[in-house]
Amino acid sequence: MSTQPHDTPLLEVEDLVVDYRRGRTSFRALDGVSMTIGPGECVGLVGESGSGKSTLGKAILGLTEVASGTIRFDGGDITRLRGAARRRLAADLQVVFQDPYGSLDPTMTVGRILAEPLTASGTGRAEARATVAEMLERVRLPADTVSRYPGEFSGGQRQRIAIARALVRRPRLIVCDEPVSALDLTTQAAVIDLFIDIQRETGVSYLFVSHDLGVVRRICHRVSVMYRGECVESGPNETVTRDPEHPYTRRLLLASPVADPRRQAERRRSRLGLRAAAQGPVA
Ligand SMILES: Nc1ncnc2c1ncn2[C@@H]1O[C@H](COP(=O)(O)OP(=O)(O)OP(=O)(O)O)[C@@H](O)[C@H]1O
Repeated sequence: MSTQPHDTPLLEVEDLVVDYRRGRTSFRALDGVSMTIGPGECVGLVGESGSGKSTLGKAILGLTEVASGTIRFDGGDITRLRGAARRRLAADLQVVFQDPYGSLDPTMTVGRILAEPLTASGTGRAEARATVAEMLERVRLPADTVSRYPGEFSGGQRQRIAIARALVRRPRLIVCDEPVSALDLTTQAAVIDLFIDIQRETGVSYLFVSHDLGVVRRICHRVSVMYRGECVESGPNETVTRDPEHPYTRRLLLASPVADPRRQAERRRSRLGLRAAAQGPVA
């Protein structure tokens, strides 16, 4: 984890509410969520499945409707930005999804996949080619990757391609929605290192969505914990991932895998303590 830069927020989410329609009723997926991300900062969003992490990411990207609350990017209100204005924002705001298989068109060469966001926004072919080469180098893939197809690459390599695609327009914020969950542990570690290096080299900010507190501990400066549509705890990485206040965060921490046997033993003792406390005093 690198040291945390800080400044005025690049992204500010205030009291955000998102409702989904379910038949005749409506379901509140986000219930008054607030958070900020500074320039060059990585903020982790953790929580169990269904807690609302992806919904927050989608709301920021304009992919889901917001019932109330505000999302500001660089001081401007983007909560309900649509059409051309939203497309212009794509230069600054990008996304990397979980699935490196589904998110790349298998019929296009990697070169075309990476060049498309540039040419579609008016960049000339020569400049697009140079930027694509630069980004492939940035994600540590060989130059001849441009002429190959996504199907020729492993999951980790495909995720590197997806990251390069997110980078070509030199965004200021990337929403990373479970970007390493589909990868095996060794590949996860390499891709997390890559995210850290890219942030150091470019100063880009990340909203890093993950259900895994261990992953978030490695890369994020600050962490917000979601539970049933609410943000129940947020603070510096060290505090939230090692000494959390909220009981739900403590449960999440005990459920995340650890490699260090000493910490594993500590966890076991802590779990037994929690269980004993839950069972009440022994008569
Ligand atoms: N399009 C939708 N229509 C109706 N309900 C939805 C929709 N998308 C998500 N939900 C519901 O909203 C809640 C939050 O979902 P969300 O995907 O944001 O959670 P999550 O924390 O990202 O979970 P996961 O880690 O499984 O992706 C869940 O109860 C989910 O079932």
